[in-house]
Amino acid sequence: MTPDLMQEGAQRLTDYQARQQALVATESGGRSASMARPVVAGEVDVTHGRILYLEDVHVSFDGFKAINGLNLDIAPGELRCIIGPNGAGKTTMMDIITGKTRPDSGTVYFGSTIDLLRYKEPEIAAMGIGRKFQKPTVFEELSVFENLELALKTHKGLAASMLFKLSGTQNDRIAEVLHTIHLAGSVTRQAGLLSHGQKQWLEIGMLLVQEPKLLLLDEPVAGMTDEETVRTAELFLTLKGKHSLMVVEHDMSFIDTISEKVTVLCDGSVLAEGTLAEVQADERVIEVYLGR
Ligand SMILES: Nc1ncnc2c1ncn2[C@@H]1O[C@H](COP(=O)(O)OP(=O)(O)OP(=O)(O)O)[C@@H](O)[C@H]1O
Repeated sequence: MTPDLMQEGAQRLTDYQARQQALVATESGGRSASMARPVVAGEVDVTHGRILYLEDVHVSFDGFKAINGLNLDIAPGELRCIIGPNGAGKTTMMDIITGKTRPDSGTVYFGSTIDLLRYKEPEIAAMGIGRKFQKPTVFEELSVFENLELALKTHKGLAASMLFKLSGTQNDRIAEVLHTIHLAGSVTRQAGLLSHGQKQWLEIGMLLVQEPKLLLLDEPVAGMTDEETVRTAELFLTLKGKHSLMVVEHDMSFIDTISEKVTVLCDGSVLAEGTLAEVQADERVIEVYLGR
Protein backbone atom coordinates (compact mmCIF):
# COMPACT_ATOMS: atom_id res chain seq x y z
CA MET A 1 0.00 0.00 0.00
CA THR A 2 1.33 3.47 -0.89
CA PRO A 3 1.72 6.18 1.79
CA ASP A 4 -1.09 8.12 0.05
CA LEU A 5 -3.49 5.22 0.39
CA MET A 6 -2.50 4.66 4.00
CA GLN A 7 -3.03 8.35 4.73
CA GLU A 8 -6.43 8.18 3.06
CA GLY A 9 -7.31 5.11 5.14
CA ALA A 10 -6.31 6.86 8.35
CA GLN A 11 -8.45 9.87 7.42
CA ARG A 12 -11.45 7.63 6.69
CA LEU A 13 -11.12 6.01 10.11
CA THR A 14 -10.96 9.39 11.81
CA ASP A 15 -14.14 10.36 9.94
CA TYR A 16 -15.81 7.10 11.02
CA GLN A 17 -14.97 7.84 14.64
CA ALA A 18 -16.36 11.35 14.50
CA ARG A 19 -19.57 10.14 12.85
CA GLN A 20 -19.90 7.24 15.24
CA GLN A 21 -19.48 9.43 18.29
CA ALA A 22 -22.17 11.79 16.99
CA LEU A 23 -24.44 8.78 16.36
CA VAL A 24 -23.90 7.40 19.84
CA ALA A 25 -24.67 10.75 21.42
CA THR A 26 -27.95 10.82 19.51
CA GLU A 27 -28.97 7.20 20.05
CA SER A 28 -28.30 7.27 23.75
CA GLY A 29 -30.32 10.42 24.28
CA GLY A 30 -27.27 12.55 24.78
CA ARG A 31 -25.56 9.98 26.93
CA SER A 32 -22.48 9.51 24.76
CA ALA A 33 -20.86 6.10 24.88
CA SER A 34 -17.31 7.40 24.75
CA MET A 35 -16.28 5.33 21.75
CA ALA A 36 -12.66 5.94 22.60
CA ARG A 37 -13.10 3.77 25.66
CA PRO A 38 -9.43 3.88 26.46
CA VAL A 39 -8.55 1.43 29.16
CA VAL A 40 -5.14 1.53 30.73
CA ALA A 41 -4.21 -1.46 32.80
CA GLY A 42 -3.78 -0.49 36.41
CA GLU A 43 -4.18 -1.97 39.80
CA VAL A 44 -7.55 -1.92 41.48
CA ASP A 45 -7.36 -2.85 45.13
CA VAL A 46 -9.99 -5.52 45.72
CA THR A 47 -8.51 -6.87 48.94
CA HIS A 48 -11.72 -5.87 50.74
CA GLY A 49 -13.71 -8.08 48.39
CA ARG A 50 -15.36 -5.30 46.40
CA ILE A 51 -14.61 -3.97 42.95
CA LEU A 52 -17.45 -1.45 43.08
CA TYR A 53 -18.89 0.23 46.16
CA LEU A 54 -21.71 2.78 46.29
CA GLU A 55 -22.93 4.19 49.59
CA ASP A 56 -25.84 6.54 50.25
CA VAL A 57 -25.76 8.07 46.77
CA HIS A 58 -28.26 10.81 45.94
CA VAL A 59 -29.01 12.59 42.66
CA SER A 60 -31.85 14.99 41.97
CA PHE A 61 -32.92 16.43 38.63
CA ASP A 62 -34.85 19.66 39.17
CA GLY A 63 -35.92 18.46 42.60
CA PHE A 64 -36.87 14.96 41.42
CA LYS A 65 -34.91 12.31 43.33
CA ALA A 66 -33.72 9.94 40.58
CA ILE A 67 -31.24 8.25 42.94
CA ASN A 68 -32.21 8.30 46.57
CA GLY A 69 -29.89 6.72 49.13
CA LEU A 70 -28.48 4.03 46.84
CA ASN A 71 -26.20 1.41 48.44
CA LEU A 72 -24.67 -1.31 46.29
CA ASP A 73 -21.45 -3.29 46.06
CA ILE A 74 -20.10 -5.83 43.60
CA ALA A 75 -17.45 -8.46 44.24
CA PRO A 76 -14.51 -9.03 41.88
CA GLY A 77 -15.51 -11.45 39.13
CA GLU A 78 -19.19 -11.23 40.04
CA LEU A 79 -21.97 -11.13 37.44
CA ARG A 80 -24.68 -8.96 39.00
CA CYS A 81 -28.06 -8.50 37.39
CA ILE A 82 -30.02 -5.30 37.97
CA ILE A 83 -33.75 -5.21 37.40
CA GLY A 84 -36.45 -2.69 38.16
CA PRO A 85 -39.33 -0.74 36.66
CA ASN A 86 -38.92 2.07 34.14
CA GLY A 87 -37.56 5.15 35.85
CA ALA A 88 -36.08 3.17 38.75
CA GLY A 89 -32.71 4.84 38.24
CA LYS A 90 -30.76 2.02 36.53
CA THR A 91 -29.33 4.20 33.75
CA THR A 92 -28.65 7.06 36.13
CA MET A 93 -26.72 4.66 38.39
CA MET A 94 -24.54 3.63 35.42
CA ASP A 95 -24.12 7.29 34.49
CA ILE A 96 -22.80 7.95 38.00
CA ILE A 97 -20.38 5.01 37.96
CA THR A 98 -18.96 6.04 34.59
CA GLY A 99 -18.64 9.72 35.50
CA LYS A 100 -21.37 10.91 33.15
CA THR A 101 -23.49 12.24 36.02
CA ARG A 102 -22.18 13.70 39.29
CA PRO A 103 -24.18 12.72 42.37
CA ASP A 104 -25.27 15.40 44.81
CA SER A 105 -23.84 13.33 47.67
CA GLY A 106 -22.61 9.85 48.48
CA THR A 107 -19.61 7.59 48.00
CA VAL A 108 -18.63 5.76 44.80
CA TYR A 109 -15.45 3.66 44.88
CA PHE A 110 -13.70 1.46 42.32
CA GLY A 111 -11.94 -1.07 44.50
CA SER A 112 -11.15 0.24 47.95
CA THR A 113 -8.86 3.10 46.97
CA ILE A 114 -10.19 4.79 43.82
CA ASP A 115 -12.78 7.48 44.54
CA LEU A 116 -14.59 7.62 41.20
CA LEU A 117 -16.17 10.98 42.01
CA ARG A 118 -12.75 12.57 41.61
CA TYR A 119 -12.43 11.47 37.98
CA LYS A 120 -13.87 12.41 34.62
CA GLU A 121 -15.61 10.03 32.22
CA PRO A 122 -12.58 9.27 29.98
CA GLU A 123 -10.36 8.73 33.01
CA ILE A 124 -12.85 6.27 34.48
CA ALA A 125 -12.96 4.39 31.17
CA ALA A 126 -9.16 4.36 31.16
CA MET A 127 -9.13 2.78 34.62
CA GLY A 128 -11.00 -0.23 33.28
CA ILE A 129 -14.72 0.44 33.50
CA GLY A 130 -16.30 -0.37 30.13
CA ARG A 131 -19.88 0.47 29.27
CA LYS A 132 -22.17 -0.83 26.59
CA PHE A 133 -25.37 0.97 25.73
CA GLN A 134 -28.47 -0.84 24.53
CA LYS A 135 -28.07 -0.18 20.80
CA PRO A 136 -25.07 -1.64 18.99
CA THR A 137 -22.69 1.07 17.83
CA VAL A 138 -20.11 -0.73 15.72
CA PHE A 139 -18.39 0.78 12.69
CA GLU A 140 -20.74 -0.60 10.05
CA GLU A 141 -18.43 -0.12 7.06
CA LEU A 142 -15.43 -1.80 8.64
CA SER A 143 -14.87 -5.53 8.94
CA VAL A 144 -15.25 -7.41 12.20
CA PHE A 145 -11.45 -7.56 12.56
CA GLU A 146 -11.01 -3.86 11.74
CA ASN A 147 -13.56 -2.94 14.41
CA LEU A 148 -11.64 -4.87 17.05
CA GLU A 149 -8.31 -3.55 15.76
CA LEU A 150 -9.57 0.02 15.93
CA ALA A 151 -10.89 -0.46 19.47
CA LEU A 152 -7.50 -1.77 20.54
CA LYS A 153 -5.53 0.96 18.77
CA THR A 154 -7.81 3.67 20.13
CA HIS A 155 -7.34 2.22 23.57
CA LYS A 156 -3.60 2.39 23.09
CA GLY A 157 -3.88 5.94 21.75
CA LEU A 158 -2.78 4.86 18.30
CA ALA A 159 -5.84 5.68 16.20
CA ALA A 160 -4.06 8.57 14.51
CA SER A 161 -1.41 6.21 13.23
CA MET A 162 -2.96 3.51 11.13
CA LEU A 163 0.59 2.66 10.05
CA PHE A 164 1.11 1.15 13.46
CA LYS A 165 1.16 -2.63 13.31
CA LEU A 166 -0.39 -4.76 16.01
CA SER A 167 2.06 -6.79 18.02
CA GLY A 168 1.82 -10.56 18.16
CA THR A 169 0.31 -10.31 21.62
CA GLN A 170 -2.31 -7.86 20.42
CA ASN A 171 -3.18 -10.07 17.45
CA ASP A 172 -3.48 -12.99 19.86
CA ARG A 173 -5.79 -10.95 22.07
CA ILE A 174 -8.04 -10.13 19.10
CA ALA A 175 -8.08 -13.81 18.07
CA GLU A 176 -9.04 -14.81 21.60
CA VAL A 177 -11.82 -12.22 21.73
CA LEU A 178 -13.11 -13.27 18.27
CA HIS A 179 -13.45 -16.79 19.60
CA THR A 180 -15.13 -15.61 22.83
CA ILE A 181 -17.74 -13.53 20.98
CA HIS A 182 -18.52 -16.32 18.48
CA LEU A 183 -17.25 -14.32 15.49
CA ALA A 184 -14.06 -16.21 14.64
CA GLY A 185 -15.70 -17.36 11.40
CA SER A 186 -16.68 -13.80 10.39
CA VAL A 187 -13.35 -11.99 10.67
CA THR A 188 -13.51 -10.32 7.25
CA ARG A 189 -17.28 -9.78 7.20
CA GLN A 190 -18.43 -6.18 7.06
CA ALA A 191 -19.94 -5.29 10.44
CA GLY A 192 -22.99 -3.68 8.83
CA LEU A 193 -23.94 -7.09 7.41
CA LEU A 194 -23.95 -8.83 10.80
CA SER A 195 -27.19 -9.73 12.55
CA HIS A 196 -28.33 -7.55 15.47
CA GLY A 197 -27.04 -10.12 17.95
CA GLN A 198 -23.67 -10.39 16.22
CA LYS A 199 -23.30 -6.60 16.28
CA GLN A 200 -23.96 -6.67 20.01
CA TRP A 201 -21.28 -9.35 20.46
CA LEU A 202 -18.85 -7.36 18.32
CA GLU A 203 -19.35 -4.28 20.45
CA ILE A 204 -18.80 -6.36 23.58
CA GLY A 205 -15.63 -7.64 21.87
CA MET A 206 -14.52 -4.05 21.27
CA LEU A 207 -14.68 -3.56 25.02
CA LEU A 208 -13.04 -6.90 25.77
CA VAL A 209 -9.91 -6.21 23.68
CA GLN A 210 -9.30 -3.36 26.10
CA GLU A 211 -9.39 -5.81 29.01
CA PRO A 212 -11.84 -3.94 31.26
CA LYS A 213 -12.11 -4.92 34.90
CA LEU A 214 -15.76 -3.95 35.22
CA LEU A 215 -18.30 -4.10 32.40
CA LEU A 216 -21.64 -2.30 32.58
CA LEU A 217 -24.13 -3.70 30.06
CA ASP A 218 -27.51 -2.11 29.41
CA GLU A 219 -30.19 -4.52 28.13
CA PRO A 220 -27.74 -6.61 26.10
CA VAL A 221 -30.30 -9.12 24.78
CA ALA A 222 -33.05 -6.66 23.82
CA GLY A 223 -34.05 -7.41 20.21
CA MET A 224 -32.07 -10.66 20.02
CA THR A 225 -33.47 -13.93 18.70
CA ASP A 226 -33.90 -16.78 21.20
CA GLU A 227 -30.78 -18.47 19.85
CA GLU A 228 -28.72 -15.28 20.13
CA THR A 229 -30.00 -14.79 23.68
CA VAL A 230 -28.85 -18.29 24.64
CA ARG A 231 -25.42 -17.67 23.12
CA THR A 232 -25.16 -14.33 24.90
CA ALA A 233 -25.90 -16.07 28.20
CA GLU A 234 -23.07 -18.52 27.42
CA LEU A 235 -20.79 -15.59 26.58
CA PHE A 236 -21.52 -13.80 29.85
CA LEU A 237 -20.93 -16.96 31.85
CA THR A 238 -17.48 -17.28 30.24
CA LEU A 239 -16.70 -13.63 31.09
CA LYS A 240 -17.72 -14.02 34.73
CA GLY A 241 -14.70 -14.47 36.96
CA LYS A 242 -12.30 -12.86 34.47
CA HIS A 243 -14.25 -9.60 34.56
CA SER A 244 -16.86 -8.17 36.89
CA LEU A 245 -20.17 -7.52 35.16
CA MET A 246 -23.23 -5.43 35.92
CA VAL A 247 -26.09 -6.35 33.61
CA VAL A 248 -29.32 -4.37 33.43
CA GLU A 249 -32.01 -6.52 31.83
CA HIS A 250 -35.76 -7.05 31.74
CA ASP A 251 -35.61 -10.56 30.19
CA MET A 252 -36.29 -12.80 33.19
CA SER A 253 -35.41 -16.10 31.51
CA PHE A 254 -32.05 -14.63 30.47
CA ILE A 255 -31.47 -13.43 34.03
CA ASP A 256 -32.46 -16.84 35.32
CA THR A 257 -29.74 -18.43 33.16
CA ILE A 258 -26.89 -16.10 34.13
CA SER A 259 -27.59 -14.70 37.56
CA GLU A 260 -26.44 -15.57 41.04
CA LYS A 261 -27.46 -12.36 42.74
CA VAL A 262 -30.11 -9.94 41.53
CA THR A 263 -30.58 -6.36 42.72
CA VAL A 264 -33.99 -4.76 42.31
CA LEU A 265 -33.93 -0.98 42.00
CA CYS A 266 -37.01 1.11 42.59
CA ASP A 267 -37.37 4.87 43.10
CA GLY A 268 -33.61 5.32 43.08
CA SER A 269 -32.66 2.83 45.77
CA VAL A 270 -32.39 -0.93 46.34
CA LEU A 271 -35.77 -2.50 46.98
CA ALA A 272 -34.58 -6.10 47.24
CA GLU A 273 -31.50 -8.23 46.68
CA GLY A 274 -31.00 -11.99 46.48
CA THR A 275 -31.33 -14.88 44.08
CA LEU A 276 -33.84 -14.44 41.28
CA ALA A 277 -36.20 -16.85 43.06
CA GLU A 278 -35.93 -14.82 46.27
CA VAL A 279 -36.67 -11.46 44.65
CA GLN A 280 -39.45 -12.96 42.52
CA ALA A 281 -41.13 -14.13 45.72
CA ASP A 282 -40.80 -10.72 47.38
CA GLU A 283 -44.24 -9.08 47.64
CA ARG A 284 -42.80 -5.58 47.19
CA VAL A 285 -41.02 -6.62 43.98
CA ILE A 286 -44.18 -8.26 42.66
CA GLU A 287 -46.10 -5.10 43.46
CA VAL A 288 -43.82 -2.59 41.73
CA TYR A 289 -42.25 -4.62 38.94
CA LEU A 290 -43.21 -8.19 38.22
CA GLY A 291 -46.98 -7.83 38.60
CA ARG A 292 -49.41 -10.39 39.90
N1 LIG B 1 -31.01 14.25 32.87
C1 LIG B 1 -32.20 14.08 33.46
N2 LIG B 1 -33.00 15.12 33.72
C2 LIG B 1 -34.19 14.95 34.33
N3 LIG B 1 -34.66 13.77 34.75
C3 LIG B 1 -33.91 12.69 34.50
C4 LIG B 1 -32.64 12.78 33.84
N4 LIG B 1 -32.11 11.52 33.76
C5 LIG B 1 -33.02 10.70 34.32
N5 LIG B 1 -34.07 11.41 34.76
C6 LIG B 1 -35.25 10.85 35.45
O1 LIG B 1 -34.75 10.03 36.50
C7 LIG B 1 -35.54 8.87 36.64
C8 LIG B 1 -34.64 7.66 36.51
O2 LIG B 1 -34.29 7.51 35.15
P1 LIG B 1 -33.40 6.32 34.61
O3 LIG B 1 -33.26 6.52 33.13
O4 LIG B 1 -32.16 6.24 35.39
O5 LIG B 1 -34.32 5.06 34.93
P2 LIG B 1 -34.17 3.56 34.38
O6 LIG B 1 -34.35 2.68 35.55
O7 LIG B 1 -32.93 3.42 33.60
O8 LIG B 1 -35.44 3.45 33.43
P3 LIG B 1 -35.65 2.59 32.08
O9 LIG B 1 -35.80 1.15 32.48
O10 LIG B 1 -36.90 3.17 31.50
O11 LIG B 1 -34.44 2.84 31.22
C9 LIG B 1 -36.62 8.93 35.58
O12 LIG B 1 -37.81 9.43 36.16
C10 LIG B 1 -36.06 9.90 34.57
O13 LIG B 1 -37.09 10.59 33.88
